[in-house]
Amino acid sequence: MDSETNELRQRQATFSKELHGQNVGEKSGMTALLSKNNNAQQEAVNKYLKFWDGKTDKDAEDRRLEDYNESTHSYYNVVTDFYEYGWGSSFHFCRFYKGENFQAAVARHEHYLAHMAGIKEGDLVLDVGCGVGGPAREIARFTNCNIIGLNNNDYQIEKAKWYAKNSGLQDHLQFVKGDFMNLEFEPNTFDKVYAIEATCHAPNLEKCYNEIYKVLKPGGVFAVYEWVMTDKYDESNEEHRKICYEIELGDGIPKMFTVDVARDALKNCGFEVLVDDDLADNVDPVPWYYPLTGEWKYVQTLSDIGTFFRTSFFGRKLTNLMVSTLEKVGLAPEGSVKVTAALEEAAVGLVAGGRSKLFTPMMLFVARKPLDAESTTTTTTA
Ligand SMILES: CC(C)=CCC[C@@H](C)[C@H]1CC[C@H]2C3=C(CC[C@]12C)[C@@]1(C)CC[C@H](O)C[C@@H]1CC3
Ligand SMILES: C[S@@+](CC[C@H](N)C(=O)[O-])C[C@H]1O[C@@H](n2cnc3c(N)ncnc32)[C@H](O)[C@@H]1O
Repeated sequence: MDSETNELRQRQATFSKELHGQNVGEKSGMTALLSKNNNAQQEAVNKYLKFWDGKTDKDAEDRRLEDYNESTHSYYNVVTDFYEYGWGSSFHFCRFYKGENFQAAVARHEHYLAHMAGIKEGDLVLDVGCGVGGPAREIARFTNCNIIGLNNNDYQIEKAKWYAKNSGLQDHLQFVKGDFMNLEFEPNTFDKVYAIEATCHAPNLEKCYNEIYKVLKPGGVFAVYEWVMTDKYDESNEEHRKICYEIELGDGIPKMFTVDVARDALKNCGFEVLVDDDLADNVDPVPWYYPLTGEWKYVQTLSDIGTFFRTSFFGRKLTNLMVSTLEKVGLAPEGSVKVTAALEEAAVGLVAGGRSKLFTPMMLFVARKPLDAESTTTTTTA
């Protein structure tokens, strides 16, 4: 590891301990938020929002792309507790069947990816951008495989380790710090690699996918639920660009890429693309974005009412009011309200993107590294 990366890692790890404290697994959601270090929280919020100045010109975009590691690390430092409070420990969307509750739908979405990747017992699997390990725990149980979760957020790694230990899955799961733009594993290490709504944070998809290609064994399979702008998206259309900017700002994404860019990136790396399917492009009676719409007609089971209340428009307003009151009286760390405002932009942009079909969070690609692939690959520059 070069000295610059080592210094960045040390700084992020030290900052994470200052912001989140010790024994991070024992608290989650609002109790975790209220125990943050006040000064560190303000620094994290400022680092996340540093280049989000409303500008969408190329220079502004380039600044965000250049700053991707620190801004994404900061984004997840400040949103992870909100994600766990309002969504759970799998940080992704999913399709819903009539009568299916939220957690079952989330798990099925993870099972489906494991199935499409052909993950089987004993496989060594890499989870790229593993969050707090929700999908890794589910897929390890579903397939009895062994998963290494890679993440550039220290707080989430500590939580993932805590959850794995408390789920009795520590023999199947490891979680390590790393940047998917520069994977430090040996070439040809993994039988399978998957990524669930994570590589969209990459400043250059082809370089990210090339890192994944490199660490896959020849014949190994990469499966991804990718966030992309669809073929309907027109960057020169102001309304389209506004929706895209809301998604970028609210979700800590330096630049949203189109489906063509993702598809070409896979092919340019040398992958054989086996599946290329937008799962959101189905006529589902319950749309993937329903939890963010506030439309109660979509709630499928009693157990969903709690989750849906928090994710709904009214529930988000109530959370914003609660957090702003707690911040005013000094119980919530300063900057928390800015986070809820950014998350509101995310919700608005994601629903608009889903309704208009300009955006999908579940562009499924399944790609295989050819059996006769060179043992190492050249890496493209970012
Ligand atoms: C950021 C990426 C690539 C994926 C994350 C997808 C989703 C899990 C999140 C996107 C927007 C998030 C929001 C919330 C939970 C997680 C998301 C749906 C909240 C509902 C959490 C509670 C807050 O009060 C409101 C948030 C709105 C956005
Ligand atoms: C929306 S979360 C999804 C997490 C997990 N896949 C899930 O479905 O629960 C995106 C994840 O990608 C991670 N991430 C973002 N940029 C990264 C990078 N450059 N290297 C490694 N992980 C990264 C974030 O820290 C976060 O854990």
